[in-house]
Amino acid sequence: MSDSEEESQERQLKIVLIGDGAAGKTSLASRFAQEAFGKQYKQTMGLDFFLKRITLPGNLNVTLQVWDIGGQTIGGKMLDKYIYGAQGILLVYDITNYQSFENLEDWYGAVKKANEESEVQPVIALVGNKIDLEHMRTVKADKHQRFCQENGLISHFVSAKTGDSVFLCFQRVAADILGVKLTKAEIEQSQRVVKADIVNYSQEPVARTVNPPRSSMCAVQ
Ligand SMILES: Nc1nc2c(ncn2[C@@H]2O[C@H](COP(=O)(O)OP(=O)(O)OP(=O)(O)O)[C@@H](O)[C@H]2O)c(=O)[nH]1
Repeated sequence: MSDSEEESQERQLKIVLIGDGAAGKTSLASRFAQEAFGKQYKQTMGLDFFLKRITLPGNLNVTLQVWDIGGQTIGGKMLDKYIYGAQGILLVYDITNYQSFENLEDWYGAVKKANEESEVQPVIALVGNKIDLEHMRTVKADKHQRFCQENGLISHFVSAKTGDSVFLCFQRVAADILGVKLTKAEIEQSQRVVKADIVNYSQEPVARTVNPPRSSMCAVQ
């Protein structure tokens, strides 16, 4: 392929992450762009940017410009401007926080308002984050699916902490925007195995019980 042909394959897409504060937008963006995760919560004031170059099937190089919008911008006058012109939107909520799911109506309303006059509508994904905390889930999966069906949204469940399905989510949105079809093999390749740390709980002497506990346990942290 010549240089000019290669350049013509390069695309840049604006992807916006919105949703309630602490839903995990910054964590998803930094997991995707930098393969990093921080346990410490640091509120995003206004917005932040991340860049990541990916290659889609057909050797299509795409740079994703990820706009991480602070949760407190809802109702503010800048939100419209941040959303405007986005080709992809990730509506993010925390599966352990029902309020963050309920408030998606407002976030989705802001998206519709910002695109009222646009000819081309963005690709929108509903993203349930923190699936590593499945045992604390308060938003049932069928509620999530219904919201997707009613509004024609792509559906994703991810964990910024473990990285589970994060790359796949961004890749799928980029592919949909560009009309690229991902094969089953490509989807499987993008799905990350959830990593579990081994925690050793056998430090204390064990009291005698009818069923003696095992000396170590495996926990997902
Ligand atoms: N267990 C778990 N914690 C997560 C996950 N994603 C984010 N967190 C934690 O949730 C808290 C909030 O994450 P942020 O990424 O800062 O949330 P945000 O949506 O960007 O918040 P704002 O900046 O206020 O809009 C942090 O303490 C993260 O470490 C996840 O997938 N699993």
